[in-house]
Amino acid sequence: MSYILGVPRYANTAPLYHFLEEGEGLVFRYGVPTELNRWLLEGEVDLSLVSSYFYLKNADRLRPLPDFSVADLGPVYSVNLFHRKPWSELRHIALTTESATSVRLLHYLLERDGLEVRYTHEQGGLELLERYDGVLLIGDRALSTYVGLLSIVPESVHQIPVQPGGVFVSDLSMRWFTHTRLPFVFAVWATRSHEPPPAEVVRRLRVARSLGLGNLAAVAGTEAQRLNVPERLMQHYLWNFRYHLEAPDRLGLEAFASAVGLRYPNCFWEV
Ligand SMILES: C=C(O[C@@H]1C=C(C(=O)O)C=C[C@H]1O)C(=O)O
Repeated sequence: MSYILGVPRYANTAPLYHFLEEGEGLVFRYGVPTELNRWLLEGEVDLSLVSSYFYLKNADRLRPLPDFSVADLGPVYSVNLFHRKPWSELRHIALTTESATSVRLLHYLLERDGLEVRYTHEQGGLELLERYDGVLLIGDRALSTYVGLLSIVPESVHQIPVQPGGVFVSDLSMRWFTHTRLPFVFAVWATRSHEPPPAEVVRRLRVARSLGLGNLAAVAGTEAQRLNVPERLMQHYLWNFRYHLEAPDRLGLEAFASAVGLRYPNCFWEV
């Protein structure tokens, strides 16, 4: 019987999967985070990336690997609210259907600022700004949309315009950082809590991650071509991530649990 790994189709997880091969008992099932979340609970996949918020909400049924995350400290560049009105004037926002974590993070950040906002789940891109004050996008689509607004790729991140193409880009992870000074964990890897991950599968995942991070230029080259974004920008995007769920990331995850009123279990597989 094969062991089924839930695999997202985002550039930000490519360093983890680029060098991972199917076979020898391992098969991949591809999906966006909201699909992977559901499949893991329903038993359609055995070990998967899950949105951190989904994990926290289902912590009695899921248990994460101790050292895998999609996290960052400060800007992430691909979890963006695009808006034309200033942040304080936002009233109606269109939400991506792909994400659990960033949707909850956005609610939290707006509530914290005392804003009452209506939300509608709707697929699309910047064209939604004709009908909404803001549109929340994540992953490849958020990154491509952001890059599409830049007329040049600046030499320094400090030269990125605040309002490229007349559109505000609010990076939710940066907002979280400004407020907490902590990393933000978007995703972890988990299994159902009564089904420990096979050590050999975890070993293969770790080897693949070492190869991916050790050969980041190659991974970035492939992803840059796939998404048609400049290679230099893709490299910066990828090396900015924190993939090991280290102590600061766990503090960030704990702070997020507390911010959204959930218990932080602090319980990981020993593998
Ligand atoms: C940072 C990102 O991380 C992703 C965001 C997720 C979420 O918001 O639920 C889930 C998985 C991550 O791969 C992104 O896609 O931009």
